[in-house]
Amino acid sequence: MNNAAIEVIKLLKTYDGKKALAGISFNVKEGSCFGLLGPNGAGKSTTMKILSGLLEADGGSVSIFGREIRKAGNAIKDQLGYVPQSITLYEKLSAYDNLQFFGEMYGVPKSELKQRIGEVLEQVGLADRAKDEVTAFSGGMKRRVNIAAALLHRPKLIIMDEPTVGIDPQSRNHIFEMIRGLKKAGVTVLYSTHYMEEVEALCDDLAIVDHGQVIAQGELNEVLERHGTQTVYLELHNGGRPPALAGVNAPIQRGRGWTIETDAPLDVLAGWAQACRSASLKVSQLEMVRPSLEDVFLIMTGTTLRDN
Ligand SMILES: Nc1ncnc2c1ncn2[C@@H]1O[C@H](COP(=O)(O)OP(=O)(O)OP(=O)(O)O)[C@@H](O)[C@H]1O
Repeated sequence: MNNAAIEVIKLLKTYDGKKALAGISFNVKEGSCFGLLGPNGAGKSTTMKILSGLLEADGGSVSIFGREIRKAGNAIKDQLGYVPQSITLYEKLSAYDNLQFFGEMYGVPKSELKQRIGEVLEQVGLADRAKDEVTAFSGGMKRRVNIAAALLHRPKLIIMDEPTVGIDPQSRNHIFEMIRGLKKAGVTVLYSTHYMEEVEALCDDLAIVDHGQVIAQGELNEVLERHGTQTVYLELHNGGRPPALAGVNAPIQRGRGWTIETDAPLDVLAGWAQACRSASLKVSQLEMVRPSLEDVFLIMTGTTLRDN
């Protein structure tokens, strides 16, 4: 399970003299869900298009299942499903007929196609809408048909470019469930998003991309530990200022409570508990707070993910 499904080395791409990719490198383990997290314009789509063979890189290399994509050609394309950011469906055709068209395009044998369409519609939660024209579908349902199209030929790797942008929560949940199902079946998923909660909910590993470069990567908790700051949060019943602790950072007010940034959160937690008990202060909340990817992004770039 731990072989590399994707190996990206120092990928470069320039559009009209403007650098979109400035040496992106990352590895994706087979059977894992890998998140490419970054703000708009970071280079996620460009990377995914190069991996899918739709765009040629100016430099660097990409290997998928151990084969350099420029040399492997169609042998790799058969193992790969790509879900673009923009929805590409025939509005006047039913979901079933759209999938029939895509299935033929992907070369799914005619004898299997009907059954396969039924299976992928089931996978994306639209089996009961097979005969309905796509024009009547919500944005989220259209997106799910697009995902179904990319699954028809049973790819071992699926590349999804921001599949949840602008869709309803129900479709988002269906997509999440579907991804979890794919992972269980051993399919590798590369998933791009600018929502850190999605990476936290779905991905085993991630790379944070900014200005065409990977600025942090690894397993989620590892990235949070390596680049994020641990904090301890304390809120007193009377909303007052908590006792100061010797040898640690001064508390900073956050909403109704106070936080201390520290490398030794358990010591601060114990110290605050002891100090409050000694001073007979009533505690409403006292806890360690895990750093978030938002914090990591802020520390690494000086800007927030959401401002973009
Ligand atoms: N076809 C193109 N022609 C010129 N510039 C482009 C083209 N496609 C992308 N770019 C530029 O390349 C950079 C990276 O864009 P890319 O779409 O890969 O980023 P992204 O992280 O996927 O962002 P988004 O979330 O907005 O899709 C941006 O500065 C973008 O404006």
